[in-house]
Amino acid sequence: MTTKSVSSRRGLMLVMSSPSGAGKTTLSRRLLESDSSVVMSVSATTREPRPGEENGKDYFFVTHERFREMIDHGELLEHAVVFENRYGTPRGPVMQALNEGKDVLFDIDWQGTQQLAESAGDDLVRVFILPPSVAELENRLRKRAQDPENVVQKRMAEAESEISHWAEYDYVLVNDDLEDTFERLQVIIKAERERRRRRPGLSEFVRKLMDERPKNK
Ligand SMILES: Nc1ncnc2c1ncn2[C@@H]1O[C@H](COP(=O)(O)OP(=O)(O)OP(=O)(O)O)[C@@H](O)[C@H]1O
Ligand SMILES: Nc1nc2c(ncn2[C@@H]2O[C@H](COP(=O)(O)O)[C@@H](O)[C@H]2O)c(=O)[nH]1
Repeated sequence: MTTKSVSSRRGLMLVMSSPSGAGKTTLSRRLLESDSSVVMSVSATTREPRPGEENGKDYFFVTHERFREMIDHGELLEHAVVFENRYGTPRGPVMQALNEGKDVLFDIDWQGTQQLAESAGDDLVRVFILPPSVAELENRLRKRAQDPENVVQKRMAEAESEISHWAEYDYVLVNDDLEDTFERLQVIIKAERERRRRRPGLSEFVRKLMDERPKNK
């Protein structure tokens, strides 16, 4: 048995949810830059692109007709209406990445997380990001300066409803200092990768260890 096979493992499906503006996108970008085992699930959405957002990188920006078609053809792992727009996770790229042993990161809301939980089972790790305060959440949404005032207000109005789902998650991080939050996120991922159930090579490794025992003693 090689060291490689003992360390082989199933990929994680790492979900991050939060009220809008708490910092999921920022943390996701940091993680993708620092960890080549992690790939992002790029969602499809009917919302308009923000300045600087790229089709295929930040989202697949699609029409309502195309979104409907994706649902009808079973192309989405989950989908939901969030802030009056439709969002969904394309199935194909997620399955391919997991088959390649990658960890897949999802920036999705509580509705999508509940749907993934029904199908993903043990592969799912759910992290909820909280802002240090409501005032700071609003401050971040405004400082991001990418949404018009009515959109910021709509997102603030929905914050309480999103936060009310915090206890459905495995981990909850208060994103006050970004560096500190990012470090704690990395610790979670490291520990989750070591879980016994995600390491199919362990049983055989242990069997071989036992066979190495000196016999007749
Ligand atoms: N710990 C932090 N301290 C200060 N500012 C932060 C922190 N984390 C994120 N921000 C800033 O807050 C703003 C919102 O962050 P981000 O876009 O990552 O939120 P989000 O949760 O992805 O929001 P959405 O759900 O709307 O996509 C950004 O301008 C980001 O730079
Ligand atoms: N259920 C899903 N929720 C998603 C998906 N992609 C993004 N989202 C969530 O929507 C809101 C708003 O996102 P924004 O980019 O418009 O700010 C946010 O909470 C995301 O987590 C998805 O595929 N499924």
